Amino acid sequence: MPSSKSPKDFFRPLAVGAPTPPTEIPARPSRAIHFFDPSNEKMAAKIPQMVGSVDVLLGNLEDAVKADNKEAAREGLVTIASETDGLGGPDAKTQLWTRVNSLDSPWALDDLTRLVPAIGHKLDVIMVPKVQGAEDIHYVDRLLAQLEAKAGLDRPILVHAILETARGVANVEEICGASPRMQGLSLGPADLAADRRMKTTRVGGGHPGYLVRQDPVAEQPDAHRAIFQQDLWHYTIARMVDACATHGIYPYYGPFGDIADVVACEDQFRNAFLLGCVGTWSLHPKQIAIANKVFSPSVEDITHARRVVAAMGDGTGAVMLDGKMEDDASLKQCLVMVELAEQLAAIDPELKKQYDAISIDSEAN
Ligand SMILES: CC(=O)SCCNC(=O)CCNC(=O)[C@H](O)C(C)(C)COP(=O)(O)OP(=O)(O)OC[C@H]1O[C@@H](n2cnc3c(N)ncnc32)[C@H](O)[C@@H]1OP(=O)(O)O
Ligand SMILES: O=CC(=O)O
Ligand SMILES: [Mg+2]
Repeated sequence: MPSSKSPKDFFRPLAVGAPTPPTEIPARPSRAIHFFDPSNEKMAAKIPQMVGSVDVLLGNLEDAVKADNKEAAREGLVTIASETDGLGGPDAKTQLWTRVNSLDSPWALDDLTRLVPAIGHKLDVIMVPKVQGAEDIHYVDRLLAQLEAKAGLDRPILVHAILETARGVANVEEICGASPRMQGLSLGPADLAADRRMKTTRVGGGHPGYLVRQDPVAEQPDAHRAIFQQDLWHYTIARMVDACATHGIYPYYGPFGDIADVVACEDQFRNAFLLGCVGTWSLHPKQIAIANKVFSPSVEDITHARRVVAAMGDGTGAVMLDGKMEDDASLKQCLVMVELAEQLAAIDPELKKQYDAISIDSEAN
């Protein structure tokens, strides 16, 4: 929270007539944020049939949309949002998000002033790219409040920032705390790599040159030395997760550009899931299933988590389960998993069936 504002002011609308800012960000399932270009007719035609099978559909207006198509993308999104049932709004199974153009571009102002009055009642989250610091969020916050007031909206649109500049990473905590509207952060590995002058040419994922090599074996200088590829994004994702958890908002991995490499994509998504991210971007329809699988706890994990919960009784003390010590702290980890499973089961009947079929033996040993 910016120090110049009192806590009370922080939750006051920034424009007369604007909806009251949220005091809590709802934990709506958002395992896959599926990107589409609303100016691409083939992609746009697929959107209505994707509703219900993906947690978030995001109309992308920024990078990957040709400069000549920026207006068509914006108008295409208005049409899709207006004409597609079950997409966007507080009770929809599939949320509607957009990624607007960067704030210094010729399109960002028109993106916001066109979309909020036209489809603001359906838009759940606006993703803002290339956020550098709290000042970018303050600008969007005030403008959204003015536009919401003018449009008579009764629900504030949430804001999501992409972490894709070195300055943005340096300011990550203040970005997360810049507005009660902040919903979360995504990693933007492609722009971030360029901004940091990293020597990569990929959109997310690892690099075979970023490795640790086993020490040489004594007296055998020519013996094989194993190499272990390292995760280029570990540091940034970990910072992002801590900043989001501190502010009660949600961290996401971003794009994985090697669409054909579904194995490495799943690995990258899983690393992010294990570190605390709640979801990821999907750039191609085949990445949705990967994201849904990875960001839903496995039946094995939920079985174990429920056994720990049952064995821990009132939640205090220590017990032995399968030869391992469990106590208040491992119980809390298990409750994170169990709560997530409950949220996902509420919107995913197939997962619900799997989780409901778990039967547990509550005996500690
Ligand atoms: C660094 C960043 O900023 S990342 C975020 C910005 N980038 C994006 O949003 C990229 C979004 N995705 C895409 O543009 C495309 O998926 C591409 C360019 C990667 C690949 O597109 P294609 O070569 O057409 O892929 P492919 O031939 O496998 O597509 C199969 C079908 O799925 C459709 N399709 C592809 N991607 C999508 C999508 N994201 N959403 C919906 N439908 C899609 C295609 O139109 C095609 O339809 P058809 O069967 O009717 O012809
Ligand atoms: O916008 C995403 C990125 O990786 O850049
Ligand atoms: Mg980017």
